[in-house]
Amino acid sequence: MQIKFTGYKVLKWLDGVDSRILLGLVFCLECLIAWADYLTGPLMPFEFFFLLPIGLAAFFLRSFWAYFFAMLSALAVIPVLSQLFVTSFTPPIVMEFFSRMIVYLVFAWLGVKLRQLLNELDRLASQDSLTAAARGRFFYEFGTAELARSFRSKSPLCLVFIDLDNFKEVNDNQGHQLGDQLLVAVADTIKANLRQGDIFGRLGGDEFAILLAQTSREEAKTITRRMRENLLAAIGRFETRVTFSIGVVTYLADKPVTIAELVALADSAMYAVKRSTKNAIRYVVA
Ligand SMILES: Nc1nc2c(ncn2[C@@H]2O[C@H](COP(=O)(O)OP(=O)(O)OP(=O)(O)O)[C@@H](O)[C@H]2O)c(=O)[nH]1
Repeated sequence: MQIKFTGYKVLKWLDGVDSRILLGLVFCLECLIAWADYLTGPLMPFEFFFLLPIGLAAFFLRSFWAYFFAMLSALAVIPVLSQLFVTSFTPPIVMEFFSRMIVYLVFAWLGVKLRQLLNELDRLASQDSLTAAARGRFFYEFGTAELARSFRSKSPLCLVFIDLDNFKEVNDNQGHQLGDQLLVAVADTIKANLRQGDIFGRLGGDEFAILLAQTSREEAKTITRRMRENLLAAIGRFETRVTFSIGVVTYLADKPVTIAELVALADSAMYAVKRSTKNAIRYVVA
């Protein structure tokens, strides 16, 4: 368990390293292995070491680089084996080059596929199966990273908390399945209103949260008003009494806060609406 956790942390850490720096490091590693291979001569087997830069490229760089390093690793065999022959293009060297090339390319392809599979598993684990919004824990995780970015760059952000009004009636009167369809329509409408960098999560049965990245209070007002209108229009066909109570907190990036504190503030703003009229938006500042 401990090993798995550490491995996951290393993976996440490497994912966060700038891809140009990582590319440079992988290239240096490749050169180092090729150089050591050349110096130690053809009798010292080095082929397994080349799997390291190929694997790193497949996992943490674009797939192009995995195939690039696979080719480079195969080419590295030529100067090493040339030490045994008068010319570089003798049949044994050409054969060795092609067989290594095939093995390395297959390894690169497997690495790329494995990474895609892990990304897909990550996506499935982080998403709510009904609405495809981020699950609560992941919303907090993604939100924490965005909050840190906001504090560093001193750019404000807003957190929106949306709770459906009278949703229980839909389940009770029209059935759970229709309730599900309504939740999907709500989530799809929210997603259609998101911009690059915004984070959308489902925090409870009929509770959704949106982190509007790099957004001022005034911008949040425009976005949430439009979103509420779109939401009401989207659920019109269900003929229910469902409306939306919405709380919005603006973080001015002037002091450190946690995502849980912002959610709590937006939640209580939403509850203030819920206790009074429902179907409205309340704005507060953190
Ligand atoms: N169809 C469906 N219903 C769900 C799901 N998750 C939670 N619910 C229901 O959502 C309802 C939420 O209850 P409340 O928020 O207390 O009910 P409400 O009628 O919206 O009440 P107010 O928020 O006070 O207006 C409950 O009936 C839950 O059973 C789900 O995934 N699908």
